[in-house]
Amino acid sequence: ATEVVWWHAMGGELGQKVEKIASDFNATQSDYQVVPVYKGNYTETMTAAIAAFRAREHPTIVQVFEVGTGTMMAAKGAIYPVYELMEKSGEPFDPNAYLQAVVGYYTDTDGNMLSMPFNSSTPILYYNKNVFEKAGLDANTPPKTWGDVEEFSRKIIDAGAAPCGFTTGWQSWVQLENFSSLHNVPFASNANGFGGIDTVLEFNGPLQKRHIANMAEWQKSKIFDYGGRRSDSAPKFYSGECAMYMNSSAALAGIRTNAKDFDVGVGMLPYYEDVDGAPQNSIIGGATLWVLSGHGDEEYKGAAKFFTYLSSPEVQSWWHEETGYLPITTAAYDLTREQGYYKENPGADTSVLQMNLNPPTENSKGLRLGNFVQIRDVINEELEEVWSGAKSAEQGLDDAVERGNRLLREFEDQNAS
Ligand SMILES: O=P(O)(O)OC[C@H](O)CO
Repeated sequence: ATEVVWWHAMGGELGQKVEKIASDFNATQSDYQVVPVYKGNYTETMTAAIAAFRAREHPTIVQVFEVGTGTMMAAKGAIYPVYELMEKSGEPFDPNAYLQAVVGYYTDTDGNMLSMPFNSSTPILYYNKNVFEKAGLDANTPPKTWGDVEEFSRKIIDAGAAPCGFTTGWQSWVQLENFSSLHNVPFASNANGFGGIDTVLEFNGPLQKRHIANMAEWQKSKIFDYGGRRSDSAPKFYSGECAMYMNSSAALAGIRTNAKDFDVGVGMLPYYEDVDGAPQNSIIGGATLWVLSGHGDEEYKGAAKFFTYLSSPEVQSWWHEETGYLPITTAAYDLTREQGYYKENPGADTSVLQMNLNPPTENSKGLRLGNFVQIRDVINEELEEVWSGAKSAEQGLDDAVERGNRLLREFEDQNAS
């Protein structure tokens, strides 16, 4: 059989499910063998693929997080656009089958889909029902607003139910990018970068400054407790230390396995109720599968067949239920509903509902930024300065915007047509 190597960034529970998808596909036929290889976290996997491409030792398929989208799109000679791959391989492929939010994120200006949707997510809020009860809160009512989060956290800490109110994963994604979209304020100019590469960052607006200043204040009394750049904060929730946890809808897989001592509730991300138009809608994250150039016809045929398999309503619906990633096609969403999954698991459709709260605006369609991987590093560094008290929220966000804008100008210079 022809081997089709797939580099991915899914560790732990998610990694096991990726392995199952590959082996199930392999069992359906004998011409191709998809070989999944875990290459570390999202940044490590992407960096490894770029280095391997230079050395001509790259895989056929690589999973790249949404942050790498601008960079991959600009790497024209290195990628084999998925719409072309599917067409040449004679595999059925209809972009309209995918959720609008997903299609919009991964298509070029001509509406062609460049990568294969696989694991899209959106951040939501998880909470510890037992801790809520202990603090005299209603275990079936998650906080709706940031005012609620603050109030609930104080009650929880004062009652000794838990030492920390909430923690967050992916701070830029949840507390700035999705925060901006949910409040319908820009993260960057040019419709958050979709309108061209002469984009400037705008996440140092008054609302973002207010929110980051609040979080810095809350950090002092453990209403908020910082726990790392990706999902490193998860153990604070698993152990019962923090009563609430904001992170990817796909944190569900880890929570199911690791948070066994208490009942978990879910809710939408909180918003500031005095902001007109909030909550607008959240945006996606997660990753898609990119096909790299320089491989043989047979490998590409195998990749295309695998993509068809991967996108089937059955596989997608299974993946959605097992991991919390979004059902990326309308058919998978319908199938999940018809099977009664949402009825049996109240709150399991929170991610989809939150994504679709309102028709997206220019501020809530998503983000398309060059050098975004490096910009995320800058944001992480500056936010950490704020949490440690070394900088004010105002200074941290202004510095992040200034440093990020320099990275955007470098990208613009390199990609000027
Ligand atoms: O944890 P994931 O896979 O949902 O990804 C979260 C963010 O989108 C990463 O940028």
